[in-house]
Amino acid sequence: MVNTVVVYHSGYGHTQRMAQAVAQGAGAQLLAIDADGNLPAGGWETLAAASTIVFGTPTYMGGPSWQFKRFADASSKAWFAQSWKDKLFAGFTNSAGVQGDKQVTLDYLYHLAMQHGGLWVGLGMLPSNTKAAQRNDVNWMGCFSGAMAQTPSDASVAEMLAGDLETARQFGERVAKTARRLA
Ligand SMILES: Cc1cc2nc3c(=O)[nH]c(=O)nc-3n(C[C@H](O)[C@H](O)[C@H](O)COP(=O)(O)O)c2cc1C
Repeated sequence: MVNTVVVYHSGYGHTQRMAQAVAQGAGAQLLAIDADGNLPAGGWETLAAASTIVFGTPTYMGGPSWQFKRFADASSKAWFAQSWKDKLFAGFTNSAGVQGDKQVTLDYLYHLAMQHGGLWVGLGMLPSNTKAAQRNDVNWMGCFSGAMAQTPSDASVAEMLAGDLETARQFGERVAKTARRLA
């Protein structure tokens, strides 16, 4: 059975909006890591039961937030038992800079999935990189390994760019489609 969970941290709500778009596309359950880096009650059991786990975190100081990293370190309990082995994984991040070192964060999420013996789903979209490209095109960021959003540092959650949110939604659809093919 396909059972997808988007587990994410968001300090100020922007990555949460992205998580919601991914979850909408995937038909997934959202699981928020709190400000102390903890999951809600039953969170670990929810992840254990999932066939697919999508990781989401803002990029802070060139990597995942410490709250996400605390969650990742706590997942070593599942790692010891290899209880997440062969699950499907994917990842997304959001930051203020157009580049902003977001790839470092996605690479970290990929390596976390690999440590757990998982299978990784990339973005699977061509980049919008011609002269005719518009900022609100899907995959304007030109990423391949996961979904990226760029939110100007003074933009509210409501001002997040529609193209990035649509990229996240379509990414969720791809993850769910891949999960169904594997199931
Ligand atoms: C502590 C901190 C570190 C940050 N580091 C980066 C960074 O390395 N690169 C970048 O482009 N933006 C950086 N930002 C900007 C955030 O990634 C951006 O504001 C993002 O939208 C925050 O997402 P959130 O609302 O889900 O927390 C940083 C913000 C904070 C608070």
